[in-house]
Amino acid sequence: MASAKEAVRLASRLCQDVQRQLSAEERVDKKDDSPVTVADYGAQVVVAWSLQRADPATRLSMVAEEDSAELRTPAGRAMLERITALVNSVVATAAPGEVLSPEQVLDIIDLGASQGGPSGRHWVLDPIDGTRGFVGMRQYSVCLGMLQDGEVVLGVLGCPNLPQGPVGDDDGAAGSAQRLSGDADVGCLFFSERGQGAWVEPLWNADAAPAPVRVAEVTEGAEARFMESVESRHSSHSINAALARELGVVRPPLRMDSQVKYGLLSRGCGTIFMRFPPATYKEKIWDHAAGFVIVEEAGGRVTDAAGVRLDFSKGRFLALDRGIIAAPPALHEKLVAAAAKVAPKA
Ligand SMILES: Nc1ncnc2c1ncn2[C@@H]1O[C@H](COP(=O)(O)O)[C@@H](OP(=O)(O)O)[C@H]1O
Ligand SMILES: [Mg+2]
Ligand SMILES: [Mg+2]
Ligand SMILES: [Mg+2]
Repeated sequence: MASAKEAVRLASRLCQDVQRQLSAEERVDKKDDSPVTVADYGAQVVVAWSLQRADPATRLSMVAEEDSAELRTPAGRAMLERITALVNSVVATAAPGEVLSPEQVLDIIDLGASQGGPSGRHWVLDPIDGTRGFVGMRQYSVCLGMLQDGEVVLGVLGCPNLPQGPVGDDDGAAGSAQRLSGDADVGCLFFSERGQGAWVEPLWNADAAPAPVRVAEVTEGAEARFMESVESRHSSHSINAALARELGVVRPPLRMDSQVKYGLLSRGCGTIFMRFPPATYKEKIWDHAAGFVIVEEAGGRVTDAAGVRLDFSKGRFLALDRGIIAAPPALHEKLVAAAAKVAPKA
């Protein structure tokens, strides 16, 4: 856990440095129409480098989002050099004198190519979850989980732009990070080890005492506030609205990018998180692993729309029915019943 938190903090620092000064040349659009930036690659390198350094005797097995293919082409060379410089600025703070070459950076990125699966130990990394939020100056998170024999046993969520205090309806309406990291009370690090509860501490102060987190004790829709993606192409806003109506939810949704939604759920700030992607979309394990263990350890339930607990043992993807519903147990049960009515299986 100490190594995981240190790795996420270093990567969050790199992301924070990049977010404000990101230029158009520092992002490319991937084949699936999603963006990737120098910070996505840089954060993946920093996490893998930091974890490998903490445990040099063990070969790292990591299931991570990014790969080096684009960066190995001539067109990718300038971006690779920029990433290498960014990574080295962080490496210098953690291991003075150590310098990585562009070729080492490529090889470290590809440490993330593991297939995961039902046996052994694998790290699971989303170096920046919510890249669209990151480029839009909104929320994003650095998400690191660990699988042991197919079960998520550890999760760390670095949320650089998330206020430590309450997040209001206004933040949701704008879908934005009203205040970006830099303020002393912005930036959260959520973490959990299976069986040990879930915790939060300030992201930028490693010496601050962690506080336990717990999902809200809400049982009625009328008191609930639900969270969803800013991007409706990632998750249907209309299905969520129909489910919320069915439960008697009256408050407007809190729209946030990335796994900060799992963090807010664990902290009892939002009460429900729902995600209904297009039917053809396959969810990836790095988009959920860290948030999953944190919410479960905070007393919540995270399942597919049929109420089946998420299964991370099947490789890089999650096999799930329709979508994801995360909530405190009483609300969760009502939502699964509502989903059978409002969003029945095709
Ligand atoms: N068509 C689609 N449907 C559902 N999810 C998608 C999607 N395209 C991309 N995503 C995923 O949605 C994640 C962001 O979720 P959110 O909308 O909650 O911020 C992305 O993570 P990355 O930003 O790491 O690529 C990506 O994995
Ligand atoms: Mg992505
Ligand atoms: Mg993601
Ligand atoms: Mg990502």
